[in-house]
Amino acid sequence: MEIDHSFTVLLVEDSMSLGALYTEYLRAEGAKVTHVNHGEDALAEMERWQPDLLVLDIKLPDMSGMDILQKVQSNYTDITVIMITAHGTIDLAVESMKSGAFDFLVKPFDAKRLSITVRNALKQRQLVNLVAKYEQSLPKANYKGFVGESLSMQAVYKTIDCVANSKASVFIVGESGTGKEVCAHAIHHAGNRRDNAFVALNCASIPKDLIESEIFGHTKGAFTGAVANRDGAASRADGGTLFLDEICEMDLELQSKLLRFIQTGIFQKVGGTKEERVDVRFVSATNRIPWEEVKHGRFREDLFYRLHVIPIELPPLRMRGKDITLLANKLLKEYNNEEGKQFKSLSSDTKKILQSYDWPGNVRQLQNIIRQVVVLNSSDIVEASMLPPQLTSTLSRTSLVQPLIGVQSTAEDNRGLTDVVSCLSSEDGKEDTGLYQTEASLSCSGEDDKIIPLWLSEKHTIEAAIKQCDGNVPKAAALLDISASTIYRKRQSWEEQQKVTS
Ligand SMILES: Nc1ncnc2c1ncn2[C@@H]1O[C@H](COP(=O)(O)OP(=O)(O)OP(=O)(O)O)[C@@H](O)[C@H]1O
Repeated sequence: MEIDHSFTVLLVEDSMSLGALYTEYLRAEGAKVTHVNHGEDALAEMERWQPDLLVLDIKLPDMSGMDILQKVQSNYTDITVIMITAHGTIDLAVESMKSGAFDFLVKPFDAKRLSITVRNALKQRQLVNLVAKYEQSLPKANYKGFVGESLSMQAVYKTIDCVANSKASVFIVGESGTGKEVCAHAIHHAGNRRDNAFVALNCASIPKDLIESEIFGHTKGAFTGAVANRDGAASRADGGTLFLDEICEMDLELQSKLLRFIQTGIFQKVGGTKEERVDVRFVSATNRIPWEEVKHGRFREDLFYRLHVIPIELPPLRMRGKDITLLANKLLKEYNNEEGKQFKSLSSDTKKILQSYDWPGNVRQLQNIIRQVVVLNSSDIVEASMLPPQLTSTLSRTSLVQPLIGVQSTAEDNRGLTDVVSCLSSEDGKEDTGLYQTEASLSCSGEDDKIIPLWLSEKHTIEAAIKQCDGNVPKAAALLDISASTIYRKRQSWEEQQKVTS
């Protein structure tokens, strides 16, 4: 391997004569050398620039070389350190190597000895850089909360890396459960705003009349219940990131106020008169097709263009190939530990089924299924027979079967939902576990021979679940393994369907 002959050295040696001698040796090797004779001076130099090599005497007039080594190890990990020691301090030099120094030179040493050590250090640096470069070019299987090495996910990671330090607004689209929130977090944590707040606001789950105050805050007495001044998400996200999840669910009137805020960075609290200015980076997400929402007048076009500067599309899980088994294995390990089970792997049949299923609920649905398998079974291999019927039946591949149990469900919830699905069937004719609603159960109301439209049967299922959850839509959504906004959207389309059919 060719040694790079233009390298920089910071030499810390208190003896002026030895310093001059070593400088000469190092220059002969092609180094650009800066010589200082105090520890404080060395630290000041490194605040301004970082040398490739630090050649450091262990004994200095103002501090120990070991203290400097420690600082370099925690603050300047790219600098390679060579210690200089006298005979009496060899033990200390050995200790320094344990603390991360590359090598040590025992005084007195000649030009040849220094040359060998410096060349070795440079070779090692080159190798480390080469490995880092190679690693960067490899597909990443884990990236800031994401698991997945498919090409489509690599493209997502690359975009996140590129946009992280910019202030440009990012618009994330993708089906429910594809990881839009993970993506928003990744953008924040990969960028230079990471030390400030990441504030997430779900525009679908906050009641319409509260959302303005949630974003902008309110003053005392602004409305009934506003007992004190309160900062909103905009103030809390100052210097950081404001994540507007389910942005297409936002009320049109509020959309125009948001537009003004995005354009100027200025807003007023609800009930307030004072203008406040903040520096916020916007990341928005939706599982709708935003342009369709614009076309139908539900999402302001001007707001769309403000927010949709850098689009990121999260691919559905079914399009991510081997990522499905990668994720399933990772989840199996995690839930295994949490539940104290002994599962070690997935059988090859299980892998095939997981790979070929549609995953309408994407990663969230995969999480639920693996959790169920782990909770309900005890073995070392996940066999295909342990998978819920929706994955193994042909009918289910058309997504007619909706899981009715979610990870967050409690025993209480399950009892209620079992009532909803009181006539369950299973493919093999054995008694059903009561956890899933199959297509057959949709005709439980004594209409066995009557085929009803799919949207209507779906409506019945969703409405029954909401009823069982005492009208709590987010809770019903969690148990149905869909997002609350999906329910709101479906309600809108049922109204339209009913208008058409009445
Ligand atoms: N690639 C991934 N690797 C690991 N975990 C993931 C991945 N994608 C999503 N998840 C996990 O799946 C769950 C759902 O992800 P997330 O909430 O980000 O999805 P979403 O697209 O925002 O869903 P929704 O539209 O319903 O709000 C979370 O627990 C998240 O941690």
